[in-house]
Amino acid sequence: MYSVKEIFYTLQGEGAHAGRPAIFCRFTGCNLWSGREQDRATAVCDFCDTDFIGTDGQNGGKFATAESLVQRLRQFWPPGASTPPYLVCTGGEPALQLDQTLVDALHAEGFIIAIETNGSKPLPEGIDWICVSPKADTPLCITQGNELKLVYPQILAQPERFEALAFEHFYLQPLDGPDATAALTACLHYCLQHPQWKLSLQTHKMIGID
Ligand SMILES: C[S@@+](CC[C@H](N)C(=O)[O-])C[C@H]1O[C@@H](n2cnc3c(N)ncnc32)[C@H](O)[C@@H]1O
Ligand SMILES: Nc1nc2[nH]cc(C(=O)O)c2c(=O)[nH]1
Ligand code: SF4
Ligand SMILES: [Mg+2]
Repeated sequence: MYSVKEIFYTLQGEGAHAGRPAIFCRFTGCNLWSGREQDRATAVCDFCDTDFIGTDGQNGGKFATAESLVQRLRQFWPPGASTPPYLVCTGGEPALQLDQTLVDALHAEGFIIAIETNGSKPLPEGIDWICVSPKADTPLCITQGNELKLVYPQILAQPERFEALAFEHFYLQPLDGPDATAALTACLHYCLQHPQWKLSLQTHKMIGID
């Protein structure tokens, strides 16, 4: 059984694939925050910009089998497209639900699979694009991948802790919230002084799409 908060077709807003058309599958639940506002202040991850509780979002639901979820996801890709469907698994924390059975069923239908993960849980084999976004002092289980996208600033997660890990791209993404302008300035200065790091903007928020 897979619990999905919402499914939507949009552009990847963040990171190295910003601008790329993608189906988003937002899985329910996270291991670093309950998702309830009254728990935010005491959560390991206290700045989340996402509602991932339940299955009541757009096209959300419970899917009894991997095949049933894959067939639903397939419907969001334009019919007859010459490009294979590009899926971003997110959440919540998708590593809590994305298992080998689902990865294999997606690949059997020709999907390219990306994941947005906090990196604290193991992943099934064969995911095509791994984006790890570390949170506070949570130990990383996933220490290699395609992009490491650190929300910045985080007092308990300094960039220096991650700079030697085996990722192709290192991004700082400004912490959205009441101090978003200061966070952007801090990211800019850090990148300019440490050019291993690039700036990731949440472009979907700028243009008002999901
Ligand atoms: C909602 S999370 C879901 C995936 C996974 N749990 C994770 O944290 O990577 C999706 C992306 O949004 C980022 N994010 C969450 N809240 C944010 C905020 N307030 N400002 C900037 N990025 C944020 C996360 O770091 C992650 O890269
Ligand atoms: N357009 C768009 N791009 C995104 N990239 C990562 C997102 C996420 O919530 O995981 C996200 C999202 O919610 N929307
Ligand atoms: S780990 Fe990801 S989904 Fe969980 S609370 Fe943090 S940003 Fe939100
Ligand atoms: Mg988002």
